[in-house]
Amino acid sequence: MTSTGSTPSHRSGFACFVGRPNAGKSTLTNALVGTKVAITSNRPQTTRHSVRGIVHRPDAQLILVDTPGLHRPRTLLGQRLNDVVRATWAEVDVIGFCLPANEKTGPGDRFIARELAKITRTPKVAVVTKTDLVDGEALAEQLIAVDRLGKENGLEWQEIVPVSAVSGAQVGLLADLLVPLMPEGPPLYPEGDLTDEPEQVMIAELIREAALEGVRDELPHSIAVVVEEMLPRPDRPEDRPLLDIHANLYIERTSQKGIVIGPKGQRLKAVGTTARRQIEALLGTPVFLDLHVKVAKDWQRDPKQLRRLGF
Ligand SMILES: Nc1nc2c(ncn2[C@@H]2O[C@H](COP(=O)(O)OP(=O)(O)OP(=O)(O)O)[C@@H](O)[C@H]2O)c(=O)[nH]1
Repeated sequence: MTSTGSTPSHRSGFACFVGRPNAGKSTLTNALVGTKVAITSNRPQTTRHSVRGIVHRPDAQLILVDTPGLHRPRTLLGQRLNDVVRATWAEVDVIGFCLPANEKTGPGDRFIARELAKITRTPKVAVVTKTDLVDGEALAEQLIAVDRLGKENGLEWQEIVPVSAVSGAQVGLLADLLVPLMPEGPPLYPEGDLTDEPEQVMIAELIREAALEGVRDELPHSIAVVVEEMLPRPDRPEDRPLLDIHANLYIERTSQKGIVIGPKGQRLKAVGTTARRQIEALLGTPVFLDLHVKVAKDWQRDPKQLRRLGF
């Protein structure tokens, strides 16, 4: 479809953000969309599923695909995640490479840059994130370093854009720069849709985020959550509904149970409360959350278990 004369054209397409763990991809997705859809946390690699945020504008619809971080695969799960990332890169209309303004570019960035350089057809935009954490001089240095990172790894940046998802600085400008890279076409999603991620997956992610939040480095990637059942509680008055959610929290080893559950079950209780509040905010309805901890031995290495857990 091409626009003719003075008829303004509409564009729609897909963008994804890549970058090291903690680079600020999820937070940026949320800032662009304007509500909490992707799961953020100050722990690396919390984003497992491709959560999409949708930016609705009069002139465009930008569909943001939030991928897991690319990393050196050590387990089957690691390999699967990397496959998901590469498949996403080849499909989208633009890739935003997020680089925190407050961290020097390093081997992790060069690894991603070299992988990105292999995806020749998709335009790449460098997004220097978290600019609120540095002064002007440090930011200027980082912009030069990012320019160099591209040149040294055979990557041509379409743009280099500094943003702060926290202060909101330049987030609108980033959207303005991404839109012209989308193909012309009608909106792909109904207005008002923020994400097409199934509710159950988002709920599982909220529970996993809460479960990871308290524990130190004991369990970084050893927790998976599956929502088994979501049912409105029967016999409730219409003005006081309650949604029963049953979810299983899987760990790899019996020895991890104590960490997740905590003394006298206090940790699990706190995790449940935190997750329940977030789920209630997401769904807009009171929730009763029933959480069970189960051992799925070495689930990261077992293809059958991985499939059951949704990977
Ligand atoms: N000050 C500041 N902090 C930010 C900004 N963007 C993200 N952060 C913080 O940086 C941390 C990581 O942000 P995320 O958005 O979860 O990073 P991510 O790249 O999605 O991380 P993974 O899911 O691990 O790949 C969080 O603690 C955020 O609050 C920003 O613009 N300014």
